[in-house]
Amino acid sequence: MINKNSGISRSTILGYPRLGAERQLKKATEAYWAHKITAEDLLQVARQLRLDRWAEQRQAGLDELPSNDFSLYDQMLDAAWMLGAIPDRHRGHAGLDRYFAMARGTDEAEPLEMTKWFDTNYHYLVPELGPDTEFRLDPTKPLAEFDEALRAGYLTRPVIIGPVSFLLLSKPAWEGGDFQPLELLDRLVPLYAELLSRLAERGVEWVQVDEPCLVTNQPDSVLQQVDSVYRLLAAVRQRPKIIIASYFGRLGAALPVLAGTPIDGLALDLTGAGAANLDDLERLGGLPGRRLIAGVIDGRNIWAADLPRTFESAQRAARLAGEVAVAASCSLLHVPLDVTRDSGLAASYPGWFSFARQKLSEIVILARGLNEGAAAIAAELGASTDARQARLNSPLVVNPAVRRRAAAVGAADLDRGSGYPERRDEQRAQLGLPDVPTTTIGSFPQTRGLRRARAKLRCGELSPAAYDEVMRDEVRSVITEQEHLGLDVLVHGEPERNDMVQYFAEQLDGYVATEQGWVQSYGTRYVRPPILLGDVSRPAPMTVEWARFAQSLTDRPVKGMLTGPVTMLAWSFVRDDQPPAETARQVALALRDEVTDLEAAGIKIIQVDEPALRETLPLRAADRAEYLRWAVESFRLTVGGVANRTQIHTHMCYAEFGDVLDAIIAMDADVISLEAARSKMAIVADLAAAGYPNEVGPGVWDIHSPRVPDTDEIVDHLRTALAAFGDRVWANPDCGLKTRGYPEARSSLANLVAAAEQVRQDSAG
Ligand SMILES: Nc1nc2c(c(=O)[nH]1)N[C@@H](CNc1ccc(C(=O)N[C@@H](CCC(=O)N[C@@H](CCC(=O)N[C@@H](CCC(=O)O)C(=O)O)C(=O)O)C(=O)O)cc1)CN2
Ligand code: MET
Ligand SMILES: [Zn+2]
Repeated sequence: MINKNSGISRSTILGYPRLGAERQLKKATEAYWAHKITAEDLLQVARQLRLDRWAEQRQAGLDELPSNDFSLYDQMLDAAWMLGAIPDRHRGHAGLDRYFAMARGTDEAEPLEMTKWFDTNYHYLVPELGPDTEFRLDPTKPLAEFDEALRAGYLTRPVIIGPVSFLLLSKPAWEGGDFQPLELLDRLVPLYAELLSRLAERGVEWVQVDEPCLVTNQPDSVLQQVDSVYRLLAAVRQRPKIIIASYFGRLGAALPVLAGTPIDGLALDLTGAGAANLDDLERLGGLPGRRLIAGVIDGRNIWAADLPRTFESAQRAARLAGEVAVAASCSLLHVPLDVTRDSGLAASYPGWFSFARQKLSEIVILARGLNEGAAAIAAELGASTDARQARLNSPLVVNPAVRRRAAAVGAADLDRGSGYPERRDEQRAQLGLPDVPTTTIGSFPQTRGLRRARAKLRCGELSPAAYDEVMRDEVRSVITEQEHLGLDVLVHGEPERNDMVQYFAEQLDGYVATEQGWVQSYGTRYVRPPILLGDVSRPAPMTVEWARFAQSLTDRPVKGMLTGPVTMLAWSFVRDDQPPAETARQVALALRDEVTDLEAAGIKIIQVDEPALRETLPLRAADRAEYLRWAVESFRLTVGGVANRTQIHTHMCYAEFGDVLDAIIAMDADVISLEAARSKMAIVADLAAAGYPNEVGPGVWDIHSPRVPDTDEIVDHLRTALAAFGDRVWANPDCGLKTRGYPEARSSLANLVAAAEQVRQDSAG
């Protein structure tokens, strides 16, 4: 081999969950917002959490610990703060209040926009930059966290988002014409140079500069900028050693560029598609004399590692660099903290899962193997193989009946038989709706009372019958509310659902849900992604009784409400032993039975939500067609069994739809509702230009904010939609109302109904 691995191998991670085993950070932050605790109380909880995290990592045997991977809300917000990218509208506040104003907005000032972090279910705050942005370095946070760790006895590696990714992930906030944040690179680099010096002064030995954008396709011009930036930063006289961290896939053309700069090391994702990074690096001749952080443990999923296989990758990595550190493929932010906190999981599935804490142990074992030889970890390697074999052969994993059914799916199953025009006539006849029908996206406010009732059910304080009665009362009140408001197509309000994915996972075979497996989705909002572990089937109907009950209360149509197969996968941990397309087909078949049962129960409209369709679009363009093929197929399979007269809706939110318009058309839902208000109805023109042939409900206000839209503004939005889509327009908000309170939900819906009436008169007059 070209390089002899001289150094000893180390163990490390790129980042760790920050929420705390008891969700301390959520509780303290929300208590601070509610003025129940002081800023100092909140900061004390945060300080303790950071100390606990370092202690935990060191106790697990990790050699090198990251710092500045903690955040009170979001790491991109922290970066904007550190660089002084504060919008004028937030400058009225100072300190923590300014920080949270940027995160959540105030009565006077909108927050920063929130968007998906790559293809994960984490959301970051988007820095706003213009040609007049004046960056100002405020390195307080990384320096203070480094000092804090040092005082506790840990020499840490601060984590900083890199300048190129910072700019690429920001959005232009300028009315004056064409402007791309990347144009500010020259202005930004001196601040990073200054930051490096300041870190070195404090005694930082290594800094981790994250450049995740480099795993997505970047034009040569950007790669050239990467080259010159890191040559400049490497030339800073007094600086720590620099690791450039990439994650979420293969660097491709960016790898030789980074390796060609005089930086001191690279972190590479060596799992999944990232495994190719190792071949690419080998072809380049490795990183002689430099450091490689080898991301061999999957940081995105929860399966216990196949240790013999990952050990092989680690050994290959070690041969390619001057020194290697074993790590996970990305920050452990995206997995829950500790599998042993769910007593059922560890007992029922021994050795199957590895959450963040368990991954630390895997990393440490592999590093020990590199240092002491395979024999030193032979027991662990053997146990890993045994546990994996036991899992793959478990009757919980393979269900022959499900496989037979999935294999028998044919083209006819994906096809409703008639095209949209015929379906539309039959639906109009059955439904008798007015023009511009009004509806909502499904959920009504998830009140404290509903969550409490569920908590009481869990601990036995409420019987299942009493719990059901609380939910039925809520459905009654949601139906009455909607009739009162004068909405045309009603919903039952989803009060019985803890989450739109978890609720279904809890009822499907082949899925396991967790009680404590929280993962941050944004700010203080967390999810518990369920685990797809075996072939999926539906032992019994899941939503039919709720839908039937709601429909029994009203003469107006009530929409049945399901979460679609793509979203069921996107917001879960997926199997590592079969392609996602296969799992999606199984989920689709289970949902197809639910759709059929809803139709048989007299439900005339069924909505199958696919909010995650765009987010799991592969980061690399070359992989997209195959993904979209199975995504569309699984949606069509879910709804393909219903009669023409049954109206199928779908719903999407949180994304730029431009890349997936053809797929949206191919899904062939009778009606689609989507996010539109935040992007000022731009989607309407895009859909019209793409020739979208079916009915559309562009969301006419942003439900993520408590702001109540007035009637005129909704009328304007509806007129825009009517101009493009004529009699194929629906009136609805842009997502469910679950995070809203009743007062603002009620007022907004009243204005929606008034606006729809007004535009109906336009066409009548
Ligand atoms: N899976 C998923 N991903 C998604 C979304 C989504 O809806 N689901 N929406 C997008 C944005 N993400 C979001 C993610 C989370 C929440 C959210 O509201 N999360 C809740 C938890 C929801 C939940 O699981 N609720 C459970 C448990 C609630 C709880 O914490 N109960 C208390 C007790 C109740 C009390 O006394 O208040 C406890 O366990 O301690 C329930 O209702 O049963 C939170 O963090 O607070 C909203 C949006 C994108 N990704
Ligand atoms: C994130 S999409 C949400 C759709 C769901 N039906 C709801 O209204 O909450
Ligand atoms: Zn939505």
